[in-house]
Amino acid sequence: MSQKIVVVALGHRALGNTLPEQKQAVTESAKAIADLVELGAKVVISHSNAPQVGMIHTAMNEFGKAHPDYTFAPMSVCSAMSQGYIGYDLQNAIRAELIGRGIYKTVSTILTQVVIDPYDDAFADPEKIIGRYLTAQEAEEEEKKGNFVTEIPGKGYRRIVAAPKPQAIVELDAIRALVWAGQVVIACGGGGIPVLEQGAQLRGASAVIEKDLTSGLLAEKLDADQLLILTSVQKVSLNLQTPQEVYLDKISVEEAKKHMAANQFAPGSMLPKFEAGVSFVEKGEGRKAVITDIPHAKDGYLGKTGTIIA
Ligand SMILES: Nc1ncnc2c1ncn2[C@@H]1O[C@H](COP(=O)(O)OP(=O)(O)O)[C@@H](O)[C@H]1O
Ligand SMILES: NC(=O)OP(=O)(O)O
Repeated sequence: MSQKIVVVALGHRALGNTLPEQKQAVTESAKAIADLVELGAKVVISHSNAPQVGMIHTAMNEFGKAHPDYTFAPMSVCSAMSQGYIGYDLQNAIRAELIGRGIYKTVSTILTQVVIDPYDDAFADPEKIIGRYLTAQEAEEEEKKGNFVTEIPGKGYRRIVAAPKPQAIVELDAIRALVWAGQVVIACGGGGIPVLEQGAQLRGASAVIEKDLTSGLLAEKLDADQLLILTSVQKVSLNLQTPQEVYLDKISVEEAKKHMAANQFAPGSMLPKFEAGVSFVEKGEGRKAVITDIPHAKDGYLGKTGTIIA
């Protein structure tokens, strides 16, 4: 029996916001991953990183001022750090959960770079909110440096960075080799470290790629059987938070596109999950994309719950 490949995209709930929250949250995420491994799936994991990359960026660039030898850390370096920090906790939690079930597999994190287009429209319209709240004066200083900020009513200002579309996954062959060797792989964390190709050089970009879109690209390039997006809702709704709210069960690509066109899904949260799911499913035979929450990961994988695009 050939083993199915599943790309699991872990959202905010899978990681929490702070170091102690993440340590706790990954234990629940690890159980969901171990369930899939027990079912015989080849599992590749990607994950969110906006709270973590913001925290690291703040730490590196503000508290770092406390020492004259510390220098500015660009967003791409902070993105790489977030992959290391999240991957470290995740791989150890998954390893421990698997050992507890008598399964001995290597679980590793691949530092992954993702090529973006320097002319991506996203650079003119940044939408990823990053880092701590700023005062009006701090926000003005950021703008003078050429950075973008957005006002959060009643709370202050925060930095926003571009979320350009992922074009290519640089370490794809390494990810594929480990998957086919039967290992559990964490890759494309935080949508991947955004890089621009300049001849033989890869230059880090000041951006944060939408992790759902990179997860969809990864699933497509690995020719995975399933893209399993684990977020904070068991099923996606139509007419969210209205008296007409209904849950979506199994839908076709055409139905998904119709709901997307009708603005049913919020940009930056649910919409990219649909964009990723639709693109992955329509580019191959027999594929499905499932959106559900962590407690229902196993049932979602088995097609028993969640919102399924197939
Ligand atoms: N149509 C919808 N149905 C369900 N949830 C939606 C919908 N549109 C937006 N959402 C919101 O999207 C959230 C998930 O997005 P987000 O937290 O950004 O994702 P992630 O889990 O990947 O971090 C849900 O908790 C919900 O509040
Ligand atoms: N990179 C990324 O999409 O992170 P979030 O899911 O935390 O926004």
